[in-house]
Amino acid sequence: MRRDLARVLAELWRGHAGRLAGGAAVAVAAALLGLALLALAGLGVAGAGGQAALAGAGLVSGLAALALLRPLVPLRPLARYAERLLTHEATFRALADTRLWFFRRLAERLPAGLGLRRAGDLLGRLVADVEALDGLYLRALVPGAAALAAVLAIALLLGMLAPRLAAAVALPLALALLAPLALAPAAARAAAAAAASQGALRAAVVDPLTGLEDTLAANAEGRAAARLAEAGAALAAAQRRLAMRGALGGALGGLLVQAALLAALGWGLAAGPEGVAPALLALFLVVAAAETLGLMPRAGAALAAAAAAARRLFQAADQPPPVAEPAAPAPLPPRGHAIRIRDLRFAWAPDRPPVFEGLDLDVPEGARVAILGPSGSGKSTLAALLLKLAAPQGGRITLGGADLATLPAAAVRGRIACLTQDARLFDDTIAANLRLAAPEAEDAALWRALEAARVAELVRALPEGLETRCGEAGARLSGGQARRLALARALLSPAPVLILDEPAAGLDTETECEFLATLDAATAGRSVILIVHRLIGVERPTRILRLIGGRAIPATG
Ligand SMILES: Nc1ncnc2c1ncn2[C@@H]1O[C@H](COP(=O)(O)OP(=O)(O)OP(=O)(O)O)[C@@H](O)[C@H]1O
Repeated sequence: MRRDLARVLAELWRGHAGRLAGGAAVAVAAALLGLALLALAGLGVAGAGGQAALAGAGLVSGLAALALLRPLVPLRPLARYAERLLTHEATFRALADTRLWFFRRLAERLPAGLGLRRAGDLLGRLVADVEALDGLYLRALVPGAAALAAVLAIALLLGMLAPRLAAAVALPLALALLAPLALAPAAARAAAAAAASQGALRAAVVDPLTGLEDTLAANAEGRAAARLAEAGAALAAAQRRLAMRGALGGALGGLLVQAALLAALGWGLAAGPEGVAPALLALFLVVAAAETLGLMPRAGAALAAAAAAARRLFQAADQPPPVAEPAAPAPLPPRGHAIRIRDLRFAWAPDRPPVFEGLDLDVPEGARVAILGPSGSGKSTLAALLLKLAAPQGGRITLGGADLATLPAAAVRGRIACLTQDARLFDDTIAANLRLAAPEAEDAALWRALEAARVAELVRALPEGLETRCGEAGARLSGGQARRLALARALLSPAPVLILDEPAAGLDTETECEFLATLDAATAGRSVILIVHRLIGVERPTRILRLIGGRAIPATG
């Protein structure tokens, strides 16, 4: 638990150390100000009967205390205001950076499957787990620092008056400060179960809703609801356990503060008339500290929850990326995009059968190579390897003469564009979806790509044209329309190598025929790897290869 939390502070929030420390310092100042206010009030009340005892300890009393109290009164709310502002600002900035860090780590690790691909669970990690980290600072470190300062100040102040009174009061207060922290590790298991249940709950919601049509068509909503209820019950049970731990910490903390009050009272009674003033002061101080210490039980639960969240984040973020970036990346050759594959060996996992066993393949510059093969023969896997979404276990792939393994993935993807088999449209405008491939492209270039993909006419007929929103995963378009827009996006990319994985999937025969017949114009000057189940006779490939048994065999179509 401690290691994960230390890592959050040292690794993720290092850049915010100044702001975080500043916020905590203001919180400490606000707590001490609160203490000073009640101490002065206590001294004022005690002054009448205990001038001598207070003066002996060098403390002001009576009217002098009340006079000092007045200017401090408006300072206290100001300090609390500044504390809220600074600590929350520091937290929001730290969390925003943490979200970005996690998103980047996921983006590097997801392509070949993280074993955590349930969208709901990942969403939970990105949103809820990152959010739970705020408890580490806002609900544990900040109140912890303020409470520690308050307890130390009480011990010092009372120590000047009566050391035994100081010990009798400060000891239970110190225990009230430490008890929730000591209980935190025990709460960690409940917190981990709550965080995992939250992930399962999100997955149980997002999965059936993402495929709502299939869920409804199969009359499966009842089963989905039952799974949701199950996940909800598990979450409620875990949260109940966590709340019980928090309540236990709260009760214990309350008990210890009461013990400090009783100790002050008892000492005052035992000390006789001389003890009244110090005991009154001690009572006021304990009441002041109770406000700060009252936040500590939440601190224990917040620490446990933050530790559980941090563990889930690191668990996902620490997975090795499927393709490691080269330690010393080679520069991409200024020109040339011929692809050469030699003796390629690849399996998705050690326990999975190999997809390629000694694959040799050449895609010279400007060539159009058609790759055929039965379902599962590795056509899409080849595209993944060329895009560096997966790394071969043996053999070599070169691009323009440079070994792909030595090139940064971003450089490779700048030279090889791909229309994947399940290309996705995002919930944005048509223009924005197209510009994903070429952010600087002018509208005229978008229209050219739309023409080439045989979808320009359709977009022109839409009332909002290029500004029409596509809906999540292109939900506002038909399957064929979405496919053609994805195709236009691939064609818009300036990359000199184009991989088109089943480009005509979902198109009617006429449109398929039209598009494939115009491949020459649409892909002029580029190399094209055309992945298809079958050729329809209009593609005019320069070479046809069939993937069989992990190798590429020349074929005739
Ligand atoms: N991300 C992945 N993780 C694990 N195994 C995978 C992954 N992608 C593909 N596979 C496996 O690799 C093998 C080749 O799959 P691939 O998708 O490359 O075939 P394909 O020729 O494109 O098939 P299809 O024509 O049906 O699209 C299959 O056995 C498949 O189960």
